[in-house]
Amino acid sequence: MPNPSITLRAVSHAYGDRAVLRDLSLTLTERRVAILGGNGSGKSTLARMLNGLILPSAGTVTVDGLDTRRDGRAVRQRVGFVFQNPDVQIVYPTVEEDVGFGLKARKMPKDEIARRVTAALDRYALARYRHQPAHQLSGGEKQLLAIAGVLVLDPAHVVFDEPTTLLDLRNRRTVIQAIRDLPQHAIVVTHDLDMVMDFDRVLVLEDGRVVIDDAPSVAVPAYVARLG
Ligand SMILES: Nc1ncnc2c1ncn2[C@@H]1O[C@H](COP(=O)(O)OP(=O)(O)OP(=O)(O)O)[C@@H](O)[C@H]1O
Repeated sequence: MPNPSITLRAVSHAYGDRAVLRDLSLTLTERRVAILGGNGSGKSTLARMLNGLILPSAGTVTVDGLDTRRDGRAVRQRVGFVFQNPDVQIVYPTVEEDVGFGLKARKMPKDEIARRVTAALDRYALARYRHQPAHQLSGGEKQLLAIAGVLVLDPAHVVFDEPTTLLDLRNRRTVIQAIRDLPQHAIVVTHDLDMVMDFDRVLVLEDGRVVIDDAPSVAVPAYVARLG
């Protein structure tokens, strides 16, 4: 299998007459890619395009050769998406059911589901909440649950939209470590500059354009300098 890659060709996007992404052409193959930028610069729109949640107004997005417009279902199986707000991701009453539902939908045998759910809950320190209502978890625990629910499906790519925003220091550290340890290709939208310092590539968006595309040691100081 070739290296995982997500390619944007001449991608633009507008909401009504508001242009939000402007003519982006990118090939994302590095293991850890960060997307930085000010509020409203287009980061979430770009992130949602990578798994076909949003289709571009113009241009194409392909994931390992699959077009998000033509092959949306296959793309969504390849690209996991962790939302900024875990409440939109947590849909089942108990922690166990929530992590297991995607596996169930794939008609995986029950014992295999139980094995994977146990491993995911252990990994994110959620095992003690297994039979508890998901809505009773704290904000940080919910974020970890949302991540567990995506990673248990073992996607080839994972897109994170501001994964540490709601977390306290300890959970932030857990999530950062979890992203570091992922075997998958990860693309992370964030305002957390410390987190991205060991990433392989940093893109900075400004008004829907990529204005910096470099290693973090170059890109982060350049971004800070741009902020004035
Ligand atoms: N569904 C929508 N309909 C209309 N406008 C939208 C929609 N979603 C986003 N926008 C607008 O598009 C612009 C880019 O939004 P986007 O969420 O991609 O930015 P962002 O860089 O992720 O911002 P933030 O850091 O604040 O989350 C913003 O001006 C936003 O108001």
